[in-house]
Amino acid sequence: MANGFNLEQQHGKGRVRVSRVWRKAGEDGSDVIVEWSVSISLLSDCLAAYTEGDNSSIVATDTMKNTVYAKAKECREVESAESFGILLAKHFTTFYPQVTTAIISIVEKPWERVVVDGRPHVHGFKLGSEKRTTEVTLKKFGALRLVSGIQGLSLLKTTQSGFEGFVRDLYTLLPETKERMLATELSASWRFHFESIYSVPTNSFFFTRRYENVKSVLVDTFFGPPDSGVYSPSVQNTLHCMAVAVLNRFPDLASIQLRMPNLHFLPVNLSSKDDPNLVKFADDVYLPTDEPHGTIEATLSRPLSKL
Ligand SMILES: O=c1[nH]c(=O)c2[nH]c(=O)[nH]c2[nH]1
Repeated sequence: MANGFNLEQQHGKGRVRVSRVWRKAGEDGSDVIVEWSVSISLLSDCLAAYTEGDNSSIVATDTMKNTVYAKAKECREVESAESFGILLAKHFTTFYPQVTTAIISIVEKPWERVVVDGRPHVHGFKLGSEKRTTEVTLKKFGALRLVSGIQGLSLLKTTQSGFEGFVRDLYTLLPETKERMLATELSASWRFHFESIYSVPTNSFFFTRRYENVKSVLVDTFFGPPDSGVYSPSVQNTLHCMAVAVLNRFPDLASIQLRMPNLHFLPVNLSSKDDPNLVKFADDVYLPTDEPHGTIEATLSRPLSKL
């Protein structure tokens, strides 16, 4: 209670950019690099800072930023975004008596090893597209919420998509179709069922392998078999199939959230005074758009009793 009001507060540092290189730590003695944007938020007992101007309990956000670099330096072994987030959260919740919860979010840039003359390069990387993410929420005595994810995975198929049977009313102009393009920029986040810091796998490759495997299940389910694909009656149904496939494959995931904007490819038809069929659409020429776009998102969770 402060002045008769309830006050909820947290403070932290956003988007601390850090890159860590581990020399000769990869397979065949190659260098390993990560580039992270780390955001920290601490829930701490520092009410007097807000109500009295008394800063004596404040962990300075500048100190939080410096901690990111100091802990990156201390990591002798290659760390995943998840294991680094946990390590930072552990530090903040154990080192400072007044800190009750630490929330660490990390977005990793997709530096990928280049292949030259058919062989992986020992120190050469190029930037890929989709980003890997994690959010660690750790309470003082080890209660953990761990979410990993992917952002900005662009997927497109040229056929095997339609949209029919939807509500028709005064304002409905969209024709029904069995044949359209389907394009999206997928964001997904999946929550692990580990509920304590003591039950998290210590092998940091666990999270990297899991990221790759979840990504494969999402992509494979979106497209279907390579020769024939799979028909999508709506973004909603495809999204649901993808989420079900991930939870069925990985029993240690409690839930998955998917966002799939529907990036419309509009049929192009042009007519002129002389030629009403100047350009007549035949599933060939499209106007790609991203504004406006459909926004379709859902979270699929396991019933608690099944965990
Ligand atoms: O797959 C789709 N889901 C929708 O909800 C929708 N709405 C729309 O106009 N087109 C589509 N496509």
